Amino acid sequence: MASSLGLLMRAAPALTAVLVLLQILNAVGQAALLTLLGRIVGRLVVPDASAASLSLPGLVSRLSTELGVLAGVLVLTQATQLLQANLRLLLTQRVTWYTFERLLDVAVEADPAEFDRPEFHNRMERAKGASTRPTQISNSLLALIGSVSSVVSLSAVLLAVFPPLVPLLFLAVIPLLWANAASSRRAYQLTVTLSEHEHRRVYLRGLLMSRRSAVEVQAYGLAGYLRELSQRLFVQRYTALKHLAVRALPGQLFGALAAGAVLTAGIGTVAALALRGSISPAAAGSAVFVVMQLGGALGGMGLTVSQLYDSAVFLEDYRAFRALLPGLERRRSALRPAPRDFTTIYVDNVTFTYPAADRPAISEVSMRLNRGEIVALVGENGSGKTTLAKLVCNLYSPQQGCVWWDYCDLATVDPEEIRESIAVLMQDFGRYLFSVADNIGVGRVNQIDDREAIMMAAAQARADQFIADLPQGYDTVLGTIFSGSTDISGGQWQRIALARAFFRAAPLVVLDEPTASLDARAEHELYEGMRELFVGRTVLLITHRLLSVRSADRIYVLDSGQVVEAGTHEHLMRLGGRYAQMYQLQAANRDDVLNPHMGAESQQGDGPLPPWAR
Ligand SMILES: Nc1ncnc2c1ncn2[C@@H]1O[C@H](COP(=O)(O)OP(=O)(O)OP(=O)(O)O)[C@@H](O)[C@H]1O
Repeated sequence: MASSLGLLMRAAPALTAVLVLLQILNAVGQAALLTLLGRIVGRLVVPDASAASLSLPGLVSRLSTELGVLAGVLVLTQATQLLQANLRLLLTQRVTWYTFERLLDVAVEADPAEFDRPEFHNRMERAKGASTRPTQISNSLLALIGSVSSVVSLSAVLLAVFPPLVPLLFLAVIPLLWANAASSRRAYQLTVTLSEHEHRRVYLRGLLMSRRSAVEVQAYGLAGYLRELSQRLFVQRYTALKHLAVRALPGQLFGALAAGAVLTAGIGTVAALALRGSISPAAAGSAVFVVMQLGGALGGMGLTVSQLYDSAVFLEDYRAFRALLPGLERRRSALRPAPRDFTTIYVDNVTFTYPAADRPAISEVSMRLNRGEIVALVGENGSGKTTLAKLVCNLYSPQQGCVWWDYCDLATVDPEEIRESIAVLMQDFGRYLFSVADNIGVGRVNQIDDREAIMMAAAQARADQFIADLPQGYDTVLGTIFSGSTDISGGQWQRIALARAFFRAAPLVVLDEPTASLDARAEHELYEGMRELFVGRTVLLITHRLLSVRSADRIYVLDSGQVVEAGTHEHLMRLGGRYAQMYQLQAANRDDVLNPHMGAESQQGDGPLPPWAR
């Protein structure tokens, strides 16, 4: 309750205070209503001989004071309820907005490596996925405050009518509340246990329902398989919840029986006392009515407490996620301003292990990049090229060794500042569903409106021609989700991403497989023109196309996270090691492509050529 109220107070203090006040007012109004009705009934049950001679308006005027106050209280309670309904909508929006912003505070400050930590990732997914939680928290908390206020004000009314019933009633609901609290605690435990399981289910739902995976799911006929996996998770969850409900049932039944028995006994006592003439029939009627209302309010308390328990998982994730922020901010405030440029970048004996891995992805690697050079990283899949590039960009921090920009150790500077001086084109580059111009402009957001520079970057990436053919040119919104948008091919997306890297105009450019989706001509043009295109900048190039890196100033060959060879193409070829083997393999493949007669001969040997090949 305290953390829920704290959250609401921080998100919208004035609105929360007004709503709490309205809840209390409403509860007091209802108690006043019951008291007034009791009074009116009291007046009615007292025999009055003179009443027979009065007209209807005359009779009503006798009750004018009570009726006037009754009308006032009715209007007041109705008005507070209406006002509450509207203000509640605003409050839930404010709380949702506030929690979302606070989660973003952490998400944008967190190191990219944090996203590789399953615990961080799961927590964030749960926290952000719970978009309905803030609504549930504010509604159940306000309902709880309403129930508590009703219990207090109705108890006060009952105390005035028939005091002994008050403690009896509280006694009656204790078993019910206890049973509810116990089952809510178990439900909370279950939600914690099932959270990873839920995450998996959401992931499967995404696979089945997202555009990105639709083609492959259809092509491989995966829908049935994925649905079965998802159903299995549903069944597991359903079974766990069923067990929980069955386990909770005896306690809840016992609680309800005890409450019912005590209530009946209380009402019976009141009736007996009324029959004996110890209390007036009007007081007895009021007492019975208040008892019923009080029973409902106490039951409502139990229910809202369960709902709050339900939200506790979200609050716990939210709190734990937020708790990361001071550490991140402290770390950043202790850092020095980053250099804007460099003469040499030196990777000094660096080792890095991913949070979820048990062995290093990069192990004791040293590397040098001078200003204006093109340096290539080559090696087999998984040899550590991308990881090393991310360390150079300060996207990850090494556990051992340093990355120096001249005399500045990157561990001591603000990572956000250093990234200002780096342009990256990663393998999984961003495809923003924005306009073409904005897709390039996000490369340097503070210049996103500089259309001339954007067009120049597009021309450098050879993207200008196909952009000119798009329906609205640079203003065409990309993708298929938003109305009026147009999708482009994989290679065209890659050219846009390349244009973004040009637009950033940073001294260090990291290109991770920049031509993976480009056609042969575009690839050739990029590699041939690279030195000219990136003149004065340093390019760290990751590629499997060894024929394209011959002109690099230095080539580092990685294997299992270690640099096994380094030097110019000529040096590495003379060495006759791994690079030379890989290069010769690729060169031989290219010769096969350039001299296809070899393939034709072998086909002829196997039998006659099909008609289309003759
Ligand atoms: N987020 C991660 N968590 C744990 N291990 C990872 C993660 N990303 C990569 N790895 C592991 O680190 C090693 C190096 O991966 P990296 O992506 O740097 O290789 P690469 O040389 O760029 O591969 P490729 O040529 O396939 O792109 C691999 O063994 C990989 O399995």
